[in-house]
This record gives sequence, C-alpha cells and structure tokens, in this order.
Amino acid sequence: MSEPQAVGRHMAVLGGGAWGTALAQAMLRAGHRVSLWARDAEIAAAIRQGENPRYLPGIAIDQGIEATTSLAEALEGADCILAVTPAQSLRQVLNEARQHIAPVIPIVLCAKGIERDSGALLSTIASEILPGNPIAALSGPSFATDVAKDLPTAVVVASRDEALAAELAALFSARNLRCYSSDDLVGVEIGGALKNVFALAAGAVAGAGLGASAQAAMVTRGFVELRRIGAAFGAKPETLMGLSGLGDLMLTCSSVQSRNFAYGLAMGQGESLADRPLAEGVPTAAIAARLAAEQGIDAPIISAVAAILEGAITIGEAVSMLMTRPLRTETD
Ligand SMILES: NC(=O)C1=CN([C@@H]2O[C@H](COP(=O)(O)OP(=O)(O)OC[C@H]3O[C@@H](n4cnc5c(N)ncnc54)[C@H](OP(=O)(O)O)[C@@H]3O)[C@@H](O)[C@H]2O)C=CC1
Ligand SMILES: O=C(CO)COP(=O)(O)O
Repeated sequence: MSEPQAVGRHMAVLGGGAWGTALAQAMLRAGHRVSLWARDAEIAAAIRQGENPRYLPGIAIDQGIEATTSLAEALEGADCILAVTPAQSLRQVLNEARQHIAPVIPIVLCAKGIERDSGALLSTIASEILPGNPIAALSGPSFATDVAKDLPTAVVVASRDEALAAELAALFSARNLRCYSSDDLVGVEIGGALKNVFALAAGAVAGAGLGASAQAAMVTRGFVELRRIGAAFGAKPETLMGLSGLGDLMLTCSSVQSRNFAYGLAMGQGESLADRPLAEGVPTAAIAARLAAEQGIDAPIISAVAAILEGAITIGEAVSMLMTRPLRTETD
C-alpha cells in the first residue's frame, strides 16, 4: 500500500450485513476488486446474485462482489481489510481471521461501538490481535441504504499514520463517496461509538412525546458529554465537531432510519424491544456509563440511558433527574 492511487486494489470486507454490503458496493464503484465474507451461506449466495434481502432488501447490489463464507478465500491476497461486523463481535471475528492476514495489511474498522466487557476501543482490540497491522477507522454520517444507492455521502478515515489515512481516503473515494482523512483515530472512534447512545436518548424523547425542543436539548447536551469523554480519551475537539461526531449526531439523532433512534423511539412509546435490528448504542451505553463513572466524568445523559436500558429507572424519572440537576453555566 505505497502509492496514493485510487484504482485496482483488492478490498476484503468482513461482514455481510447492511454496512458490509454497502461498503463492498462502494469499493467496487471506487474501482477495486472486492471479496466479502459473510458467516451465513444464504446471505453470501444472495449477494453473489445481486441482493442482500435480509439487510438491504430491494437494493440492487453489483454481482461483481465475491461473497463467500470462507474467511481464507475472502482474505487471500487482500491489500486492505474492512472489518464491518458489529462492535461486540470484532474480537471473535479478528481472532478467527488473523491466521489469514499478513502483518502489513491495513485493517479498517467500520463498526461503531466500545467493547461491553472490557471498555476497549475497537482499535485497541485490533492492535492486540494484529499487532503488526496498521489500524484505521472509517466513520461519519452514512446510512448503508444511502451508500448502497450511491447517494452523495461524506465520511472520514482516520489512522495515527496520517499518510495511510490519506491513502485510504483516496482509495475509498468515488464520485458519490467523499472520504476525508484524519490522524485522530481515537477521536473518530469515540464520536462514532457515542453518537449511538445519544440517538437512543433522542429517539426516547421523541417516542415519549416530549417535544422537538427537548430533543434538541438532549442532542446538544449529549454533545457536551461527548466532548468531555472525548477529552479524557485524548480526542481532538475539532474531530468531535466533524463528520464522525457532530455530523453523525445530526444524522442519527433526527431520523427514524437510524436503528438506534428507532430503538429509542420504541422505548419511549413503551413498545417491545425484543427482536429489533442491531442498535450498537445499547451495549455501548452500559460501558460508556461505567467508564465515565470510573473516571469521574459528568455524563448524566449516558448514565440515564444506561439506567433506562437496565430497567433501573423509567424515562419519566430520567427526565426529572436531568431537569433538576444543579444549575450551572452552559460551558462547565
Ligand atoms: N447500517 C448502517 O447504516 C451503518 C452501520 N455502521 C456500523 O457497522 C457495524 C455493522 O452494522 P450493520 O452491517 O449495519 O449491521 P447488520 O445488523 O446489518 O449486519 C450485521 C452483520 O454482522 C454479522 N455478524 C453479527 N455477529 C457476528 C459474528 N459474531 N461473527 C460474524 N458475523 C457476525 C451478521 O451476520 P448474520 O446475518 O449471520 O447474523 C450480519 O451479516 C455496526 O457497528 C454499525 O454501527 C456504520 C455506518 C453505517
Ligand atoms: O451509523 C449510522 C449512520 O452513520 C447508522 O446508524 P444506526 O446504526 O443507528 O442505523
């Protein structure tokens, strides 16, 4: 991966869900050979035939994606690996894949979350399992359906190696996918992980009928918590103002297309939460609340979301708790 040239590499995508399929499609459009690993044979076969009916129903997928259930086959000869299974499965998937991955190949983390049990960022997990591989993260406001349909989208690719981030951004960009680069790996990861928790909160506010003003307050004060936690992790404030922080908050805290917002909406409406699509904010809320408490970071919205999800408090109690906290200056 030495020349900054956006053509003709072999991209291996791990994950046959909505985002893995959409990114595979985007990589094909950017001019690359694309293999995709899905653990489910039916999904792999369907993708080869031009659709992912479980995760992107009704959207035509290019039949050039080489979908397989064999990790060895998907990873053979890959120049770059995009890890696109849910955050809580990353450790397991990389452990299974590691024997097929050469040390110099960049690993691009595309999931958004923090590991529930350990509190590890996904880049920490990847570096533990693949210590010789350069690590990057791709994040930003990007619904899989929009990307799969080739609607204009902007994302950010971050790596501690600035030159690698720029090279990956050039490789991933296409007519309707604009990739910015960043050297703030942790900032990009934290923004992507925590916005899902605030999307749950915004959805719950909407579902409980608390009004558009409450929703805007929730997102704005959520952003303050993101800044506080980001600072503790060493994130740059300007990264959190960018696509992976503010940008993704704007998207997912305002649209029922977001599975996290929709999950919060269902919570607010008192609907059943069983058998819902993936909502990464659920495990991340619990661990983010724990990390904030351990580090003495004031994060009342994250704590409230975690407590609601645990069944420890109701949405009404959470609102009352948030509204009666001691008054303070806005920038404290
Ligand atoms: N969808 C979107 O718009 C976007 C999603 N993301 C992020 O991408 C990540 C993946 O999301 P998305 O693709 O949408 O999720 P989906 O629910 O659509 O798909 C999840 C995929 O991961 C597979 N999977 C789940 N657990 C495992 C496991 N233990 N081992 C192997 N495969 C597994 C599922 O396989 P199976 O079908 O067999 O269960 C499925 O193919 C999330 O972190 C999400 O936040 C980021 C940006 C946009
Ligand atoms: O991260 C996303 C868009 O940027 C997708 O959000 P959801 O997982 O909430 O659908």
